[in-house]
Amino acid sequence: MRTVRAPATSANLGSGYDVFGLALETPADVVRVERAEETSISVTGVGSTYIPEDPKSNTVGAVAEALGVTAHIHIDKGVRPSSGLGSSAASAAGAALALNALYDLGHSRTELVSAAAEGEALVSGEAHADNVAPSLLGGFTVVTDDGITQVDASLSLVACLPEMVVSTRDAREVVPSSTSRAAVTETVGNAATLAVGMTRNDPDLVGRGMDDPVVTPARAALIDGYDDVRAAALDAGATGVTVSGAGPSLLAVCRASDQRAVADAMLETFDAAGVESRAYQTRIGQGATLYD
Ligand SMILES: Nc1ncnc2c1ncn2[C@@H]1O[C@H](COP(=O)(O)OP(=O)(O)O)[C@@H](O)[C@H]1O
Ligand SMILES: N[C@@H](CCOP(=O)(O)O)C(=O)O
Repeated sequence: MRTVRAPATSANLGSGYDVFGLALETPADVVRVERAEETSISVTGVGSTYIPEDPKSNTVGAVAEALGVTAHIHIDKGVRPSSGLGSSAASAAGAALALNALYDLGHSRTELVSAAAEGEALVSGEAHADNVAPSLLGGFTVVTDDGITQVDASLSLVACLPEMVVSTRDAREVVPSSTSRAAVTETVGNAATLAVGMTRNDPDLVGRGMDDPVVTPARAALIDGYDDVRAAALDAGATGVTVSGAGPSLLAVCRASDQRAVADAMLETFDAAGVESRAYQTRIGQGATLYD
């Protein structure tokens, strides 16, 4: 038996659609695997009633198949599904690392990213790896067709999750399929600024680089109260705020001294819009941990 704690993640960070991602210290899924002749799945924890236990529909089933192994896989969900916090990816990353250890497959964490991304293909239609990469590797990650670059960045964050559901598959449908030259220039400039900021652990540079004129406005329209919550977080000291992944969570970058005020401002503003929410006061964290 092997057990892995796999963290939630926040993908895109505004300017890095399907490319940027970071691991959160909290929350996380815990995935336990045991050898079995056929793959079976059980799920407990946050939102577990909405998660299929059929291996053909659960991200961990796709991961086991991609790795060519069978197992009983138990998932204890800490990351609510359809949250924009890489819930489906946390289970997939955890299963990949746990199965690799259980069967002594000898893959590196980087090699496991593509197997874990098969879980994302199952639920969102595309094997985007911008959640599974940071869940496996930790820190800030840049995923391209040519490989993965990882930075052990350190920043304070608030991830605010409203009581609403946005499916990643649906939110991918609203992303514009073409854009202007000016928008490309702006996005490239912001993405480069953000990446430099990550190498310097600089919340101002990272925050400045989180704006994007194309993907985020289309997704923000799916989140009740988005503009007001973002404005309140910025007023309270956040250096940047954007949609986390495909939403509905919002991710704010801030200084540690402002974290509490930013979290309170986001919660109060969602509340004023009639939306219940919870805020994780967290940091960029490490990748999945193998316990036994
Ligand atoms: N192990 C899993 N954990 C979470 N969601 C899963 C899992 N396996 C399948 N799903 C399905 O994936 C969808 C949630 O994934 P997604 O829309 O990408 O949201 P998130 O941003 O939380 O990852 C839900 O329909 C859920 O039932
Ligand atoms: N790049 C993906 C990220 C989806 O993240 P999730 O946490 O919402 O699953 C996208 O933007 O579609």
